[in-house]
Amino acid sequence: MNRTKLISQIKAKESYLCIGLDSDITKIPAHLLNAQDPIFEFNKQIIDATEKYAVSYKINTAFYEALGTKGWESLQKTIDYLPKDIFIIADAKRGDIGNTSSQYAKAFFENLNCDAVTVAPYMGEDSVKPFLEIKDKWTILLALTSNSGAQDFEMLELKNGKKVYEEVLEKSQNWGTDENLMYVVGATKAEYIENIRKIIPNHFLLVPGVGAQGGNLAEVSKAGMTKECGLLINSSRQIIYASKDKDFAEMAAKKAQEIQQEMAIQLSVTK
Ligand SMILES: O=c1ccn([C@@H]2O[C@H](COP(=O)(O)O)[C@@H](O)[C@H]2O)c(=O)[nH]1
Repeated sequence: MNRTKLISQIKAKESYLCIGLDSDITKIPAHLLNAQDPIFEFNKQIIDATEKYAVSYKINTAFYEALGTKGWESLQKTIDYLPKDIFIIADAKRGDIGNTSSQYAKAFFENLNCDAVTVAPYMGEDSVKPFLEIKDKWTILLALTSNSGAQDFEMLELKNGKKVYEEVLEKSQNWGTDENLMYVVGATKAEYIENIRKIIPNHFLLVPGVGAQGGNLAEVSKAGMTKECGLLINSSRQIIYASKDKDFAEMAAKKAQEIQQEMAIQLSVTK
């Protein structure tokens, strides 16, 4: 999906919600465990119940890779099941020497047909370029992550006075454009978003960490929203595990709707 289509979906649905399918076999409702593919069954019901409130789904591949070939099958089936007007993110956090990155790009863009994949920037330009070379697909670079370990490297100050994440943003924005490159910025780091917007005023940000990690939707939106929205805010556990019982899909929809309604207000303020 290209930038124009993504923006028009955001406008049409009054939502910049990205629902995370971090579907964990040990956390899904017990009655689904008898299904032929419990993870797919869970995802299918979550998608059916929530898709009108979301513009994007983020599939964290770790939860599928952990289950071996069966998990990869559930992942493929989930992607095939998602509606065509949904922006699909593979949260795989890849990146390697160029010829290996090319294989990752093929795996996620050509084979699985995702719109975007998350990539770690620390092996540099040649490790990121193979993802950017694929037309109409998006690379989402980790910039300032939501976890406490962001302090270990991302927040370190370089000799030129910049923080490592600022250098990542400044340098990497020339590797692609705001039509094929986004950045991950954690919702738990909302106080840095104003500064981030000075460096990258137009790029979309993928913001995880609202809900279970304590990030605040209004704070992130105020600091990061552009005229074209420029945000995809991810929430996983607080939506998909809103209930552990038979009403899990209904409760997930309720939570997603609540978030979408707050997003509609934030979008109307920025118009
Ligand atoms: O900085 C980052 C980068 C990625 N994530 C991922 O987003 C979701 C968040 O899940 P919640 O349940 O809403 O906390 C998960 O897949 C993480 O691996 C992140 O949290 N922070």
